[in-house]
Amino acid sequence: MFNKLVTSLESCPMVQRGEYHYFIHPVSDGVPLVEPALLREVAIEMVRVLDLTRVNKIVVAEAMGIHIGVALSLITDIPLCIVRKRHYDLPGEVALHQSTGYSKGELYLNGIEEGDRVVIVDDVLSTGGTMKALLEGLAVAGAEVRDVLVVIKRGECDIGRDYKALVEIEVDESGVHVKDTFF
Ligand SMILES: O=P(O)(O)OC[C@H]1O[C@H](OP(=O)(O)OP(=O)(O)O)[C@H](O)[C@@H]1O
Ligand code: HPA
Repeated sequence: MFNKLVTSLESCPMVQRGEYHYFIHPVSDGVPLVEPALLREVAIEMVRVLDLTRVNKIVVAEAMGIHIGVALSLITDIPLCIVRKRHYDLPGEVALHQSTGYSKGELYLNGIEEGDRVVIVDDVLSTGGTMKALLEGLAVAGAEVRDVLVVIKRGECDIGRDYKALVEIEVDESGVHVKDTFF
């Protein structure tokens, strides 16, 4: 059940980032506080919903994929690949351009080998810019993406493949509205 996720989303604060109504929530921002019971609820549902058959790596993007990725990795014992905003210039590093509704930047993928079977998890899908960048990078690295799951789907978005979400929301000037839950 998504009692904690739904109720905390419906009461979370919002700020303007230019034209973008940005909601602030522990899963998507780490503030004001990530309660263990909320993180546990999210992690258990991620395990239930994801197809993890023969998956050997979980891929997340810095920063707000990390806490959910760690929770999932600890439960499943599947290693975590964190796509960083910092470059390391290691052999095989793949640089990606990320664009969101309020920012642009670079991401750097390391630790993926040809033939890896991965799942991608992220906190939010909004414009899809981040997810499309991750999918492109994983294709370049030669990984097979077995499943994609976001905790919070914000509006409609085509990322060129199927994906799963735990909750779907809409955001306007009055706040966050939970439209649907998928469980
Ligand atoms: O679908 P999109 O429009 O791409 O938005 C979703 C992305 O935006 C946020 O990342 P952000 O780059 O803000 O960084 P953060 O995780 O460090 O907060 C969030 O963590 C997602 O990765
Ligand atoms: O409105 C938002 N809040 C938090 N994280 C996000 N990532 C994309 N949009 C948002």
